Amino acid sequence: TNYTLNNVIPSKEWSDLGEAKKESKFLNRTLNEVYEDAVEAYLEENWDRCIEDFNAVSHGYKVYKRVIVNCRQKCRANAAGATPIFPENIEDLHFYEKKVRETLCLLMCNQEYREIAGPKALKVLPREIEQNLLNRKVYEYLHICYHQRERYQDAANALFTFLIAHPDHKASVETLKAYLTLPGVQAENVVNLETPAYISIYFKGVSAYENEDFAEATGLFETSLKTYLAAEEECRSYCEGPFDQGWYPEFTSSIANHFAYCLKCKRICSRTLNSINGDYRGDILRSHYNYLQFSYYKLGNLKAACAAVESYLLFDPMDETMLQNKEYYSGQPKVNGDYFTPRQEALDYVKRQEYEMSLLNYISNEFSNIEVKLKEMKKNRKAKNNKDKPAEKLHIKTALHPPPGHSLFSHIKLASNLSMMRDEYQWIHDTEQPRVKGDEYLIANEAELGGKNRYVADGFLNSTECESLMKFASLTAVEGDGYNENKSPHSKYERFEGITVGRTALMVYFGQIEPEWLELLLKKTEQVRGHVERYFGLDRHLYFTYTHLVCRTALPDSPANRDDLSHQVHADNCLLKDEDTCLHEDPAYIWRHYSAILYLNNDFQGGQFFFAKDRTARELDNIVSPRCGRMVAFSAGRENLHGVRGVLRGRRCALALWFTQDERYLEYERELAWAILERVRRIGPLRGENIQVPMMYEDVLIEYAHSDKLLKHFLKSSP
Ligand SMILES: O=C(O)CCC(=O)C(=O)O
Ligand SMILES: [Fe+2]
Repeated sequence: TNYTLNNVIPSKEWSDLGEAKKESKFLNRTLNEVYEDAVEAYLEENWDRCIEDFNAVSHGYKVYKRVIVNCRQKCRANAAGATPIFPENIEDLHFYEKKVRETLCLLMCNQEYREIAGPKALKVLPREIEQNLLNRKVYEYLHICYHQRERYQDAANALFTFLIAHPDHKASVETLKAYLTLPGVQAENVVNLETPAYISIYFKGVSAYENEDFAEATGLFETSLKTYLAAEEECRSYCEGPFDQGWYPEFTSSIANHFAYCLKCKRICSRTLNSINGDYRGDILRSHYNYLQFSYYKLGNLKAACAAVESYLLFDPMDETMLQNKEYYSGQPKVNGDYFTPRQEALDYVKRQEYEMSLLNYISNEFSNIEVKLKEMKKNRKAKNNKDKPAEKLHIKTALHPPPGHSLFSHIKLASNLSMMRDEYQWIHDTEQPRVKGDEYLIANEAELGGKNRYVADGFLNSTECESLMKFASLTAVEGDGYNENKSPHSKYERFEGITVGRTALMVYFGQIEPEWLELLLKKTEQVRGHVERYFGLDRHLYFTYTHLVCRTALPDSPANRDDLSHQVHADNCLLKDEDTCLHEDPAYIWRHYSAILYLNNDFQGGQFFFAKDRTARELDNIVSPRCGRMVAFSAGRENLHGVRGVLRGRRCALALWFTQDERYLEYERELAWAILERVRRIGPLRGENIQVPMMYEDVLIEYAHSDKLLKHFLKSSP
């Protein structure tokens, strides 16, 4: 059969390429760069360039996909036709040989394309951008830009196209309604700009059929069928893209993972193709055979009619009408039994579909079973050994990870169950829920704590948030970070690890961690800041000056009866010299006016925070036991001497927050972090380079803040 293979690049695409090259709209920029420029144009309110660039993105993406798909299909066909080096297929070597041949071919094919389109063409799209393209985010921008230029019909089309992928987007539905009332907009002219190509042929076929022009109808339905199948093949080939395994798998796992990932993506292809203006119509493919059987019958081609009936029955073997048709045709004198042979393409299609669905089911079931077992083993191991490493878990997750960019189909459940992924990402959604304001409650005031300008309150974090932040700390914290690389700055019996906002932001920027962590960190600490500002009734704004997530872990061989402190008695903004003097001079952080510590856990021994009367800590005002969501806040001077008792066992994590009323000392890293978050949300992290965040990362951060135009933009516009 040749319906699966389409091994020449359609001349239309090549000519598009030629045109595009002439206009050089995007070929001297990578698609990624065009996207970034388009977003920039949008932000700069340059509507014409926004329209031009987003259209270039949309067109460029189609060409990009088409070329990739054509290379893959061509190379597969070549490899399939090649005579194996060795005739006997030992240990599946024929399979691997084919893959090697295909790889060689792909290298050439992609290079040939670059010769035509320029060296920047075919540069792999960053996942986030690809996701935005698949999610039709382009149209979300486009409709606004069209609207600004008063091109209302175009705006309505773009928005409609966006809405098809986001049917629940209420605000857009309202906007579209409003667009329909604008001058020159006609509801019946609103079109989905991403309609699959076969659909118009199919509907022409339907009208020909209804007009009883059966010759015309058979031609159209045959073409539509071919177009449909070719489109599905293209979509499937495109699924065989790169895949970030996120870990270093063994050979076999790596293949199985990537395969499962592609398979899942491929199963979604028919869904996309069967969606007409947002309505899913799963019967379109088979309906071709229904129209065809009757049309062929009318044309007197009984053999073709019977083959179409049999093909239809492959999709739905119990369909009564079709079974009746079969009976009717069987009774015809000229029909013989072997007329009822399904068409090859239908047979191939259905067989493959069945196999793939069963395989996916198998994968899903087996991986959930194994997940349960692994969890149990892990629990047992955890009981023995308190350290947890998420490594094994990851690869199971990866196998069932949804393909990037297919979130628009999230409402469609595949036969497989996706519950494990949901567990894993639950926390992200939890934190999106706006918390009821003011549900923190005071548990100790000045009087109860025996001193001025101090208080303790609970409820800043719920247990999910604490777990998230703990997990975040264990994934990212660096020994000595924030302490000038001193790993045990306070106690030789403990290991100190820290992470700062700047490092977190850089990791998000480089795509090493999910932006949700950073968002959680920024939002929760901001909530604390606001609380402190209000509680102390400050009339000047309280700025962050430094944020530090610190974990103190008892070393295994530390003596049980140690009596040193985890953190010496000190004041936060001056140097405690003797009983009465606290020097406001370097290296003290004299600009720190207030401090707050937000605790994340209590599953450790020791580690109480205390307010002391003097530096000997013989006499304490009071102690505060850390626990998830509890915060202690105080003014940062001599009036609030404090320290931390030794952590005897386990790991104690807390977010230390320092505030200033002097704007000059505000935490610049935090401003940058918000900008990075916005940037990553819009166009994804910086990709391509594999940059490690260095120990002294500050210069790197500043460098990017200067060189990344979009970051600069968001930095300017941040509140
Ligand atoms: O972690 C704590 O409870 C307090 C830490 C502290 O006082 C500091 O880092 O300055
Ligand atoms: Fe302190």
